[in-house]
Amino acid sequence: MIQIEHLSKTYDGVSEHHALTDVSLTIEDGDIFGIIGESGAGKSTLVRCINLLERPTSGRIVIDGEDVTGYSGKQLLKLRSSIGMIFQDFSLFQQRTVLKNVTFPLELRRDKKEHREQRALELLELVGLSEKAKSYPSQLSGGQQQRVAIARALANNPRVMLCDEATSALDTRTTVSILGLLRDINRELGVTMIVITHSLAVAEKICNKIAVIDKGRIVETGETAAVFSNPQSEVTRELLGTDSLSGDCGATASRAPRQVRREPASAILADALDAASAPLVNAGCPDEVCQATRGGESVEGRVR
Ligand SMILES: Nc1ncnc2c1ncn2[C@@H]1O[C@H](COP(=O)(O)OP(=O)(O)OP(=O)(O)O)[C@@H](O)[C@H]1O
Repeated sequence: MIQIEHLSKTYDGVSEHHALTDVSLTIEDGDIFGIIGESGAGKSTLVRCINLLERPTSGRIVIDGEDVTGYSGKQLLKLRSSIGMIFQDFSLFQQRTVLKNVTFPLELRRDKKEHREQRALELLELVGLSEKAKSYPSQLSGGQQQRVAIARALANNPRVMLCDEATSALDTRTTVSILGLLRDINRELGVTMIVITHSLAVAEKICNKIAVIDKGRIVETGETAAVFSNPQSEVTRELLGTDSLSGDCGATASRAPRQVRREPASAILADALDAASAPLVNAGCPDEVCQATRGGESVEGRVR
């Protein structure tokens, strides 16, 4: 169980920006928990606080009864390897084959070549991409690339997966198939999913519970069906009014997909590596050079 207790996050800048204010949520094991809200509401900041990619300004993250908020060093590495993450833009390593993308976290863990390739092939089978093991990401469709990213995120056997707008760059049909895959992983592997989305249709399709966030505050939370059928907050009612829930998920969402954030190369690389396995990156391989992409930009950097 993940308990988020009175979490606040302020970004320092020209002026202070309160991205999250007094956020409290409980995510039970096995949930597919949606966090929905408009662009800039604080969704990404919230999930990045869960694996401590962002440090909360105040409040606590408690996982299975243990306060992890102050974790650093080995404890932080272990925490992050138990939490997989996938992104809107897939963040695959363009210079690596599909197989090598999936083996990446296992290489960092210094698993034997035989073992990591066997594991990667199993994961590729799970996501339906066995025949693409030798292909490069640029030779795959968006949906196939997201499947590779999912396989890579599963390499460390995470208990929790954070999905940051994982289907926003995909067409309707592909969105449906990726959501189906995430649901299968949740059911069959027991992985708890935290799904960030601006699309109520996506939330309705996959999430058993949702929280609606607005200007850094949770304005409503509960079982998805209950929130949708009887929204309590004005913000939820507005969201419902602007996002059709009929038909296939994503198909009728009236809002345009959010723009992919442009970030400095170091942050882009860090994110890509975090997707693969940040803890192990930090733990070793000081000389390896990696390539990552985000928002169509290709960046190269040295693993820290
Ligand atoms: N590193 C940062 N430094 C300063 N401000 C930030 C930083 N990251 C996010 N913010 C600000 O915090 C607020 C919440 O951003 P966040 O990315 O969490 O929102 P979001 O709901 O995920 O939005 P989107 O759907 O557009 O990604 C925004 O106003 C954003 O500009």
